[in-house]
Amino acid sequence: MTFTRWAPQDHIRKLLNHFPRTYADLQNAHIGIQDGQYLISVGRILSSRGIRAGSSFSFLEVVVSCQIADDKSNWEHMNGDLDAKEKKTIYLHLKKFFRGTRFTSQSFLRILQEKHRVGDIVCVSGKVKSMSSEDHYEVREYNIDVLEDEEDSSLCTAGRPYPIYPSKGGLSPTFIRDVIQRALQTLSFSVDPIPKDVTQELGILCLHDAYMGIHQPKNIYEADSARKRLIFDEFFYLQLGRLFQMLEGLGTEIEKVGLLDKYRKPEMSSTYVEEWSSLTQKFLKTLPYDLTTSQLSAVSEIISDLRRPVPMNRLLQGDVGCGKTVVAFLACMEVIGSGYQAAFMVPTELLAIQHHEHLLNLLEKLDIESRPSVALLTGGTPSKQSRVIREGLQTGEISIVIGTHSLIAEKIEFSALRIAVVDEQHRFGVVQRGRFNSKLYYNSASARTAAAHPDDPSRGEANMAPHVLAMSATPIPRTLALALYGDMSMTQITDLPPGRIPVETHVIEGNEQGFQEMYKMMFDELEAGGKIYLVYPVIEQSEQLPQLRAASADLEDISQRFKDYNCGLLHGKMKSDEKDEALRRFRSGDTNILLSTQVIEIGVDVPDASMMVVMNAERFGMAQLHQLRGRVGRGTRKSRCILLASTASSLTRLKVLENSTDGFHLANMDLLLRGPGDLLGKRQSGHLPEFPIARLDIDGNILQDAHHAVLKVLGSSHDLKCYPGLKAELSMRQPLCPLGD
Ligand SMILES: Nc1ncnc2c1ncn2[C@@H]1O[C@H](COP(=O)(O)OP(=O)(O)OP(=O)(O)O)[C@@H](O)[C@H]1O
Repeated sequence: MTFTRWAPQDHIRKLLNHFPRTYADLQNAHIGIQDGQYLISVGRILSSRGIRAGSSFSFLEVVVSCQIADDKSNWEHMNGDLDAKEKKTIYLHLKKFFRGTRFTSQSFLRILQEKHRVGDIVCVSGKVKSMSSEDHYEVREYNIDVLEDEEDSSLCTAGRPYPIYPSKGGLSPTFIRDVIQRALQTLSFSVDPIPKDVTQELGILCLHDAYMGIHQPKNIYEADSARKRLIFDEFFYLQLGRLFQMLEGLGTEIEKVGLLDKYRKPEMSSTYVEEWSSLTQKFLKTLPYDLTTSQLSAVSEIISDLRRPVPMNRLLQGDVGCGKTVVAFLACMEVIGSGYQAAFMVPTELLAIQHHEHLLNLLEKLDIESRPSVALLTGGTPSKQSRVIREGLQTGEISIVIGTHSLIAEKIEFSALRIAVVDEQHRFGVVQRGRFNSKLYYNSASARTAAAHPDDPSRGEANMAPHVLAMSATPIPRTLALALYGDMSMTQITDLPPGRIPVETHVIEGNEQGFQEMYKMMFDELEAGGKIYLVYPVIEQSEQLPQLRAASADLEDISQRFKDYNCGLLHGKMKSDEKDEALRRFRSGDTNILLSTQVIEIGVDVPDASMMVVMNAERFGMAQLHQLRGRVGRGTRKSRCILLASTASSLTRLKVLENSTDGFHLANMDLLLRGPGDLLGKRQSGHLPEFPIARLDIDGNILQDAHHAVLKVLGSSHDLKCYPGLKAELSMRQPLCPLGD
């Protein structure tokens, strides 16, 4: 790739790529401010005092009065209709503490208080805590920006988002804002390297408008459209760079066209049931239900991969409760049927135990000779037993092992591992899966033999790295696989087993009346023979957060209230056999009410559990609540989920769950309702390429658009000769992160 000299516009763009951290537009300032809430508000400094509070202790207190909208919902704020709102004044006490005698001198305190001028209009943000007087809030870790002129403040109060920048290299946010505003005035309209026909076809902003929209939005929608275009760029250049490099590595035009075709239409292959191994077919027959159409085609697709002499790298994706586990079991049976081993790795011990029992139950119906030997290996497995299991895996006596991270411990060797199923469910990252892959490969005895004799002509399929099947309930767009790993395939389960009734969700305010209503519903459910999960945010009551209900603390109260029924407790701090026992009793019906923490969030499957109550539901994310709710409604019984909100102000967000069971939609709503504070600068969780602003879980459509645009551009010019601007842009951009780990 050639490197062009940077034109001044490139310098400007570098500056403009310093995006606002958030916007102040009084968006989240409304009645019902809660302790711990992050508030952004514009106001006037009323006082600034440096106070000596002891011989070696002082503090600065700046009081800011802010007018906030009163008694209106977030949605109305989003429409920017501020005039229609009642206003009220709140007082923010910004406090900074200093310890040490040198901080108590009068001169120091004077300098401190003079840093803030009474009467200045400022934008303040930080977490608030209510004080004893009404409408007064303390803010300890805060950001304060002086708004330069009246125009600024009128912009804010007129509902126009005011960009707040993260400071950089010692430059203050206000200074950065000034420089950026000036840079915008010199930004050329022809700054966009992406061809106009592409942006027009996709209906996205041109780069000039995107920069204007992100730095100087007229309203929050404009900021959002700008954000979308900038996310598009992140995905577009990532994919363009990757595909461009791959094309450059190919010799002929035919090969290049072939590669692009592969990216246009991912290969779909399948097998007929009759072609499956006899073990797989027998296992299929023992299932107490018929597979759904999606499950069947998923198994067929996976088995086709397993037949190929190259390691599979496939993601099995499907919403909560769609029946991914049995698909993975069938894939394991297929390799076992051909004399190999399978490893099934899950994120929690509880889930490992559950899958192990589930598999044993299913296998019981197989004739003894065909029944593969199954082992369970977790951190809680006694050392003597785990030694026996390790030996069994090494000799090949054990065909399938189900376990937690313990499965990739150094000490474990497999005799002929052929498939690793990784039930990632948020917990394991996409790239980590690659690590499991190589770890499992090198922990396999055959792989080491192969590595020791790289020229051995007999090495081949037998020494191949194991196939990897990852499972996830997180909605991931298909093109993500292509964007991140050219070789990753994806199978989606799109339907639910027959007879499922959507879970009825009720959001209730957790006041006295709400609790009485909830207890009544619980009684009715128990009377009708149902089983109930009570989910708590914490195990023990905490002094810092006394408003949170705690599972252990509530056990006695609930047991008293529901004397005719049995209550159980389940949380992460219990020993593994205690957890196992608690879940077993709930499953068998010995326990009717299970008080639990979010340990049950991932994968727990008690098909006849028919009701869930989530305490302090606002403490959980939307996607998490969707997962939790997925623990009920897994059978044919009508189920209910009650979300108890601690305050009236959190009802709006939770109500979204009343009307939707769609994982994608909920992830999107989560973002919208959390407001613009989270729109930008949201980092991915470490192991994925760093997209400065994109969120892979919700920006799938943009990823898809970027994918089409890349194919369009490279399809018309394999070497980008027709798009010199794009080629220059590509060479300028640093790769976001080495792909494929
Ligand atoms: N085709 C089917 N017909 C009826 N029941 C099914 C079918 N497939 C699976 N099930 C049952 O549905 C329930 C949910 O299946 P499973 O635990 O595999 O879901 P999952 O996709 O792993 O969900 P989660 O993401 O919540 O872990 C289980 O009780 C399973 O036995």
